[in-house]
Amino acid sequence: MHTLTPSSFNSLTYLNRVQPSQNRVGPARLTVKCGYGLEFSNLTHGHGVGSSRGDWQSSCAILASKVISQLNDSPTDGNHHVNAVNGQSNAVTDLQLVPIENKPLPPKPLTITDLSPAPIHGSQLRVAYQGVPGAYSEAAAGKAYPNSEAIPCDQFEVAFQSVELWIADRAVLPVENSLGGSIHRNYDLLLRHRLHIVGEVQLPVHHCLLALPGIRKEYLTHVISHPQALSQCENTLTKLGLNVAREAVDDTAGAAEFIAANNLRDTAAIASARAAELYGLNILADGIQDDPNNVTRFVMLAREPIIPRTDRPFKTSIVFAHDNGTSVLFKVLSAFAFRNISLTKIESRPHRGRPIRVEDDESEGTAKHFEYIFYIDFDASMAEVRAQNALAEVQEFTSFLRVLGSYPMDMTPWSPSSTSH
Ligand SMILES: O=C(O)C(=O)C[C@]1(C(=O)O)C=C[C@@H](O)C=C1
Repeated sequence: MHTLTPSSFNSLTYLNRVQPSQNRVGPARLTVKCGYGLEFSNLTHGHGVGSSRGDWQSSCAILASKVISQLNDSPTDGNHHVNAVNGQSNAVTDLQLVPIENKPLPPKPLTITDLSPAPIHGSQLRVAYQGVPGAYSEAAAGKAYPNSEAIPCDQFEVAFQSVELWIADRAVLPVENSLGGSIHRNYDLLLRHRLHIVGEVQLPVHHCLLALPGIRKEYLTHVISHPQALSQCENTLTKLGLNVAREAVDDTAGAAEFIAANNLRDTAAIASARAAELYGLNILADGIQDDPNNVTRFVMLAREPIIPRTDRPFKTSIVFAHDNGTSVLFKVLSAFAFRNISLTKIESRPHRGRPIRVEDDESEGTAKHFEYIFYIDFDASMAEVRAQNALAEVQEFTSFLRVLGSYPMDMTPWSPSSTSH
């Protein structure tokens, strides 16, 4: 398998590039650094979203037609871009990069398989994930798109860009974990990029403590892993008597790879059993997550939205803000409550374009309010009239609103991980 590297986006021949590590197992990762502007569009009141593909796409265009505000949360980029909600990315021109082909490929039409969270077609879909082989994200990519080609990326940002630049067809990225909470970086990137959520996948995460062959727990002075994995195993490490330094690295399997590559005899990694196998490490302890209900939720991202349906459970993800901060939150929530629509998740993030609102009061002084952007997932499809009406109402209260995606819920049967403690 080949690897994508930082210069992949500048080169037409990313497949020939290999990262410098001599000890790398499997592909090196796709990496790149850059940032670009945001688009924010406001939902146009009164235009419902139909259930056919044409309705959905024209609704997306309508949603984008009334741009209320633009925002840029990238401090390094002064450009503002306003695009259709489902418009093609202009990342290539923004980045002044050369795509994988000499000229950008024309948009591919949606096919029936795009409706499925896990297409079962023969052609090999290229699915970007963050991490190295053996990472949970790789497993999530395989669960979301069986028989796909998994493309490792060294950063979440790179996974987004690889889809925008047609290097990958989809990205599968973690957004929250049942023990560790939200992966905030990906919430911020969902807003900054123009990809659509087309599905979700929930992965039970079963952690192991890995070390070089012959190493015992008593020899350890460090445990390294992804910060989420460290937090998911915090109590168990203490119970195992491992009150040693804990260090965060980019991903769990990367930690295992690092130990193997550098022959670290005083360091263990928290990672999967597959990472142990790939990098030649021993499993010192199995099932070290603090709770068997350790599940990470990943979203599947594509350049085009899917057609929302009503014949199976759907979820819709939105993001919004208001010029007067949190005061609208109650009104927004009631738009869903009145229509009996359950919310499955609320997340708030700093409003990077305007992080503080200052209110002067002559007698009392100056109040400095923090400003937020809100993300909500709700339990309905955009093909349902009640969801369309709820969003039309939400639009009345918000200065920008964007539908990140309306997609099938992951309804696979539940099997908690076992723990060894
Ligand atoms: O490091 C990995 O293996 C990942 O896939 C990343 C990640 C995360 O970002 O939360 C994914 C699942 C687990 O929750 C731990 C880490």
